[in-house]
Amino acid sequence: MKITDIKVGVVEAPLITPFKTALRTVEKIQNIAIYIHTDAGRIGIGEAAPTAVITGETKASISNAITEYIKPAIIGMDIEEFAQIMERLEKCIHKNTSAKAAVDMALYDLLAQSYKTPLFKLLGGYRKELITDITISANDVDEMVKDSLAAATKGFHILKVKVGKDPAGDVKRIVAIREAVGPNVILRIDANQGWTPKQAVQIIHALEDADTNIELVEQPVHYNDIEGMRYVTANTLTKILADESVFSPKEAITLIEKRAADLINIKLMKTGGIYQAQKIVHIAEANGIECMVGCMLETKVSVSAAAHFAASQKNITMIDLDGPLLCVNDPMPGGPTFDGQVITMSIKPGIGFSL
Ligand SMILES: C[C@H](N)C(=O)N[C@@H](CCC(=O)O)C(=O)O
Ligand SMILES: [Mg+2]
Repeated sequence: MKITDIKVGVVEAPLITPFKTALRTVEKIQNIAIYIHTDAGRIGIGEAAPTAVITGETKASISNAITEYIKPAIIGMDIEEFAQIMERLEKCIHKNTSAKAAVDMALYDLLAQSYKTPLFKLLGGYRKELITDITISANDVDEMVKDSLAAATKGFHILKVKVGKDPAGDVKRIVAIREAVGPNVILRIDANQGWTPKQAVQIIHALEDADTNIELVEQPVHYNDIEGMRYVTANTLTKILADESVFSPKEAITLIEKRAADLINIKLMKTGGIYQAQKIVHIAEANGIECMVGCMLETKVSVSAAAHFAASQKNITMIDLDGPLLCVNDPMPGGPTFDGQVITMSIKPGIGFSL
């Protein structure tokens, strides 16, 4: 089955409420969709999220990377030469990980379709169901308490609470949320690089002293401050999860060697897709480090690809795949079902969309 064309389009989805982190505020998802056509008539689908503040990519850069660099590098290749296609995808342009991720997932979609099997089974098939958290945006205390209670009432057992935008008020926010939702809701917090190392240790100690029982703290300090990540990990009891600090397998090795985090958040938009993401999960597993699979602001297309990857591996023990749940509606038919916190894998071949 040969690649005959790669078409690039847009996918838009308004969000139910503005998504606010220490890095940005967004009201509407505006991503790139791609379709890989083959001589067998099968089409593979992918999506890239232009998260400029994290990956450095924009809609224009993603579209350009795909049409000017990736497409000429892989057009005419046979899906069966999968590892060779992946080698070209990796080498044809430096970085541009979200552009690569969209192409990688569409290629995996085609590969699994050609074997008439759902992608998660081809990748390892460890589980059929995932439980995702849901994001609580960074706002003032009252709004975050209201949003947390609303999510818990809808049946979400795991809240991913955004902090780091106003460090001085973060302890108050988390203490108020814990009081409101009670002890049975799991709270994980994501500072999106918003704290200094010393601030992070101080805040986490205050949260530990207040018995807030936080499951993990994600990316407390600047992505490039690996020594700062090590300092926070070494000086707190709460588990530290690296997100923006780890894009590549090599960065995962460095982070693990320096003991700069307890856990790693893998996102296809950071790794450049499933092929590289598999390397990270295996490196982590060999070192006793559990992984989360997360997403950027993505719709059902790419979050479904991430769900297939997450369902395939035992060492992926935490899920942050709430992108489709944050959208007013996500009209893509087929694929895994997103029903509240439960994501159920479909048995349809590939990622599972009917094109
Ligand atoms: C959407 C998801 N729950 C999430 O929080 N993802 C990122 C931020 C993504 C973005 O800014 O698009 C994260 O930091 O984990
Ligand atoms: Mg994060």
